[in-house]
Amino acid sequence: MTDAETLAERVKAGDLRLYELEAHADADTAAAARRQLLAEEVGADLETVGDYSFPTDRADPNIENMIGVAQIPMGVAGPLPVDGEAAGGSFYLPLATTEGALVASVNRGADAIRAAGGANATVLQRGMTRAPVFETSGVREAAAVADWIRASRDRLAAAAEATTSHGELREATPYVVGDSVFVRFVYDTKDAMGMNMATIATREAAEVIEAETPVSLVAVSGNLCTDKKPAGINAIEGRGRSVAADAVVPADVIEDRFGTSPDAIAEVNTRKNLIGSAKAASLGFNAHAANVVGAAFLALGQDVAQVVEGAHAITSVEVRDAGLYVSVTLPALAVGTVGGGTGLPTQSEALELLGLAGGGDPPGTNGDALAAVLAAGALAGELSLLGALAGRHLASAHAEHGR
Ligand SMILES: CC(C)(COP(=O)([O-])OP(=O)([O-])OC[C@H]1O[C@@H](n2cnc3c(N)ncnc32)[C@H](O)[C@@H]1OP(=O)([O-])[O-])[C@@H](O)C(=O)NCCC(=O)NCCSC(=O)C[C@@](C)(O)CC(=O)[O-]
Ligand SMILES: NC(=O)C1=CN([C@@H]2O[C@H](COP(=O)(O)OP(=O)(O)OC[C@H]3O[C@@H](n4cnc5c(N)ncnc54)[C@H](OP(=O)(O)O)[C@@H]3O)[C@@H](O)[C@H]2O)C=CC1
Repeated sequence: MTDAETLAERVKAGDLRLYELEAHADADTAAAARRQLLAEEVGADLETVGDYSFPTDRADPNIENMIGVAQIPMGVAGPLPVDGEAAGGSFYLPLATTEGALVASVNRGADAIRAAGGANATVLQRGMTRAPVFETSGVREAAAVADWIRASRDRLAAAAEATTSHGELREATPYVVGDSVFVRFVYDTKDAMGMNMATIATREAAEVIEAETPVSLVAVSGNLCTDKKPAGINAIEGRGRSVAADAVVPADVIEDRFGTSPDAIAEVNTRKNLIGSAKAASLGFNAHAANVVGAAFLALGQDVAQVVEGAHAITSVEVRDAGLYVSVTLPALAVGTVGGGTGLPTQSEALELLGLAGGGDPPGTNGDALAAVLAAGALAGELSLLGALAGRHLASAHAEHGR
């Protein structure tokens, strides 16, 4: 084993690549060597980046060229009472963010939801997607291959499911565009977000398609999945978990907590979230679902790039006799309680805070519960921001809390 200084020297001399250091030293020394090298080369002080509390090799599956950690402040909003098949109870929602006023806002929304007797939350469907693209000789061959795929679902499922003890193929839907055939594979990935699982399973199914038909695979991901890009197909068909939450908040609670009326909030929702979003051709008809999804994803070890599809949410509001009805529906929330970043130390502690670390019994139930809690959190965020806009205190709130 080599010390950090020697490793840094060997990289400088061109004897080792920056990413090869773990083969010559433990993970801690390798990270220290990279910091030393960077400090010398660019003069950056990385002392805080290198000051963290968990064994460096815990992050092995999650990062390459590790130099340390990015620390993001984490707060909690709650307790947030949630009632649903997947999640029942009162939750403190961990949120990691650098946006002042965000946690206060979700906390205020949770407070109003508590006063209203809680939120309902329900998981509408589970289905992580991967859509390879194949090349054919032309439209007639493409149409014939699409027919073959429709007729061969069981063979494709057998190939795909041979790669996983948890994943189950739900659908394999072909789409033809000119001489390209896309197949949107949809899997129940249980408690895993499932993108690695779905990709590995799809590669096997794609090999069957290539072996049995004249097509050739161009790419295992053909963007009809659609992962980490804004896409109507996710907003309409769903991806990961499709989940919805709602609550009816009495008028006196609206007035007390937000200093405004149900009518004023309903008008903001119509003109902002519906008309404004339509005019902007937005895929998100909500105020800031991405704020809660993003901050919760960071805290809980989710893949933050999937905040893109997590933001495809619709918020609806209606004034009823009992008070203000508010709902938020997130069609494409990619969440998991195993795999990915969920096993990292702070992330698994944050999942423990929700009582949702690891696999559920039966598998899939923890992932569903996480989706339900996040939907209720998004509801709290929507309610509070709509209240701030209707009560005209958004700017003053951020002047006070956010800078
Ligand atoms: C900031 C507040 C909450 C003040 O809210 P307030 O009503 O002025 O203050 P308050 O002192 O009366 O507190 C009310 C409640 O807020 C919570 N609260 C209050 N302070 C704290 C705190 N320090 N820490 C934790 N919780 C706090 C707490 O629940 C408290 O109840 P209490 O417990 O006192 O009975 C409110 O003005 C607010 O929510 N404003 C909206 C801010 C917001 O939602 N920002 C989101 C980010 S904006 C953005 O990123 C997206 C955007 C806006 O661009 C999207 C778009 O286009 O719309
Ligand atoms: N490959 C890609 O194209 C992409 C990858 N990613 C990354 O993929 C990672 C997430 O992939 P993901 O597949 O979720 O995670 P992992 O690759 O970490 O795999 C999780 C594995 O956990 C096992 N497992 C154990 N218990 C359970 C349970 N209760 N429910 C479900 N699975 C269980 C499964 O094994 P088994 O299958 O053997 O049953 C599953 O495959 C993230 O790091 C993300 O950033 C993101 C986007 C694209």
